[in-house]
Amino acid sequence: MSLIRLSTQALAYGYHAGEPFFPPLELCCRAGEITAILGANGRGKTTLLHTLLGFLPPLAGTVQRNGAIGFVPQLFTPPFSYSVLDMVLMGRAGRIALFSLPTAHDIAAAHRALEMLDIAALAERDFSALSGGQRQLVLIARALASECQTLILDEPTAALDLHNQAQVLQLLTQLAREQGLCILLTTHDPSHALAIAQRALLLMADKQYLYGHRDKVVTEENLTRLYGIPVRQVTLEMPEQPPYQALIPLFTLTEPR
Ligand SMILES: Nc1ncnc2c1ncn2[C@@H]1O[C@H](COP(=O)(O)OP(=O)(O)OP(=O)(O)O)[C@@H](O)[C@H]1O
Repeated sequence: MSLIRLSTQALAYGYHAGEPFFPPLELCCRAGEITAILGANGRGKTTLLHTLLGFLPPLAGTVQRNGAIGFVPQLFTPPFSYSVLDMVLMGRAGRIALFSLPTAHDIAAAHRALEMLDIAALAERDFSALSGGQRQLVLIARALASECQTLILDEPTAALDLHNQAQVLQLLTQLAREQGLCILLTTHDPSHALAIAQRALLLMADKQYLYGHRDKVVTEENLTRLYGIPVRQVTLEMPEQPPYQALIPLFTLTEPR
């Protein structure tokens, strides 16, 4: 059994004491494993990530962290203007001594992270002048530059085009498989959870949650309950590739009058 990087014991979280979002939550995330967190808007996914990261105190219970954690937040615009390279170097902050400049090793790590995301050409650009998708890739590079053992990402593919979504999903799979990273991500795309995660957490209505192996949890029935619209699973056969499992929402639109 591989190393436990992040776990919770009877965790209650939320903003107001006495009103936890969910009943005591027991999570166990191991090295080399990807966990996907799904739930409707406002159900508490970001709040959970902030509690796991230690930004918010638990209302009850505990979070055990083992090793350095890198975090990719939802998109934000920094108050000052920074180059992309400087933004990525911020991921090294924990490794640079106070009042010291980044070393050649830090700068090389930042460039490596930019190359992993295929955005080396953006290094000298102003971060605030980038598109939303480009900024999202830079924030992922910043987390990777920290050389963390656990990576927590809040909707990492939300602003990305299809090519970059595939690239980021592929990269996360490689980081888990080849470097043993423990990865947790939130997503609104259940197909992404099926494609890359081993475990899934569904934050349901009525303060219930479902947690376990993705094949048991990310099902048509559970997603239909979760989102309140019918969701169907289809298997797509592709030449020389393993079959691809997609989860399709069935939107029924009423005719305009
Ligand atoms: N600082 C805060 N103080 C009090 N309540 C908050 C605060 N931040 C968020 N909330 C509330 O907590 C609930 C959960 O918010 P959260 O951002 O965790 O949801 P989410 O599942 O990540 O949503 P989304 O999918 O829309 O990103 C929401 O009702 C939100 O209004």
